[in-house]
Amino acid sequence: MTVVPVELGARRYDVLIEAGALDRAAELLSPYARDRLIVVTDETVAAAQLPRLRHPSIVPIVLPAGEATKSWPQLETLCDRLLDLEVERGEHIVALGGGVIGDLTGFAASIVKRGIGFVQVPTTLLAQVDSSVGGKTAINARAGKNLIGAFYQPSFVLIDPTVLDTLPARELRAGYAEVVKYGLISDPDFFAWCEAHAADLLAGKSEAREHAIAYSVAAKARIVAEDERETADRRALLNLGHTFGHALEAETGFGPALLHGEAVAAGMGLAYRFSAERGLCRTGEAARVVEHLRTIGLPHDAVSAGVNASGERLAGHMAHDKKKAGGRVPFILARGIGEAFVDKSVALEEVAAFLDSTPLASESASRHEARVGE
Ligand SMILES: NC(=O)c1ccc[n+]([C@@H]2O[C@H](COP(=O)([O-])OP(=O)(O)OC[C@H]3O[C@@H](n4cnc5c(N)ncnc54)[C@H](O)[C@@H]3O)[C@@H](O)[C@H]2O)c1
Ligand SMILES: O=C(O)C(=O)C[C@@H](O)[C@H](O)[C@H](O)COP(=O)(O)O
Ligand SMILES: [Zn+2]
Repeated sequence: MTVVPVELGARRYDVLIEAGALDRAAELLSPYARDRLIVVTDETVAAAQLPRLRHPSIVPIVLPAGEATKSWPQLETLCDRLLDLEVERGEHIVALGGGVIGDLTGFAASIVKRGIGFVQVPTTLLAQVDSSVGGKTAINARAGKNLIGAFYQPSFVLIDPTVLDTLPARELRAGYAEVVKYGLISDPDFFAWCEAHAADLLAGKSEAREHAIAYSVAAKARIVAEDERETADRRALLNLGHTFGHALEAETGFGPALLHGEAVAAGMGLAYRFSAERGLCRTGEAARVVEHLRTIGLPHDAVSAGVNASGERLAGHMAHDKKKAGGRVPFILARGIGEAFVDKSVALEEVAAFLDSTPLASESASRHEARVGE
């Protein structure tokens, strides 16, 4: 068992990582349960993992699976259901699922009765290494990704790596993008570890899986403790690949054609190539990043992500980015592998021109399409 504390003063909490932990969730979650345990999940996870949570009086709330659930209508459904159940302020609800369920449930918990408790039990690789930790909660809006939300920390995070045994390969690969992100941000040794061990991780080898999860959670917990509300150019580093990636997600309508992790992978490839084009980073390092993503089977630019929009159109989505300050959108760029930084000097026109100049990669686009259909 590994326990990673998230040091946030009065709001500190632990992230417990243990293979098989879900099977003893009744015991591990007992400090957060009353005479009942309200569990918010989605239809797929309800079938695949909920039966393992053997609490004597579970009240499940089951929502549709997929990114479209991070929406106003589903938020309303969830809040009304919680109110019908007469949830009390002192009660904790459990988010059992991927980042969609975690983000939505956390946001609902932050607003119902002005704040009830919640616990994260993440069931995707992405949610285990990233979204369950740090307290960013949100739904998507017409104007863009995660634009309605709150910083609201869970009271506890329970990670059981064995739940990934039922996760489809495409979802596992998408979640891997957020793992390798930590190496790209600040740790070239971890990036090298990823190059060497990604195949084992994606094949479900427990040693690689548990190392990747524990490393990522510790890296995220450190950054969140330093800059919980993204005000000090520190937490914004976790947005590497996201300024581009969220624009790609918006362009594809937050649907199943492009998963968040896939969009982030494409965004990281673009961020490195843009950094190289601006003379910030060696071309060879950007090429190494792109090659790694390609090897994994992840997109590395807009076209390989299945998006053929103009640079101007994608930059239009980026104009809604919530990092925007003084009319400028900060970009997370890199001086090398493990050397990401926040660049506030980029004009969206430059980004649009860069995107239009990115050579068409129709071969990789068709490979991605083939993979999506696998
Ligand atoms: N809050 C944050 O800090 C943060 C960080 C990263 C991403 N996110 C958000 O997370 C979301 C993406 O999360 P995700 O990739 O987990 O997607 P997701 O929640 O949609 O889950 C992916 C799919 O896998 C299924 N699934 C989940 N667990 C399973 C399991 N164990 N076995 C079988 N199927 C399973 C789900 O039903 C769903 O269909 C995005 O909305 C993104 O914006 C938030
Ligand atoms: O926790 C963070 O901070 C992150 O940026 C993690 C990201 O992987 C995640 O996708 C997050 O939801 C993006 O945040 P946003 O503020 O750009 O919506
Ligand atoms: Zn992300």
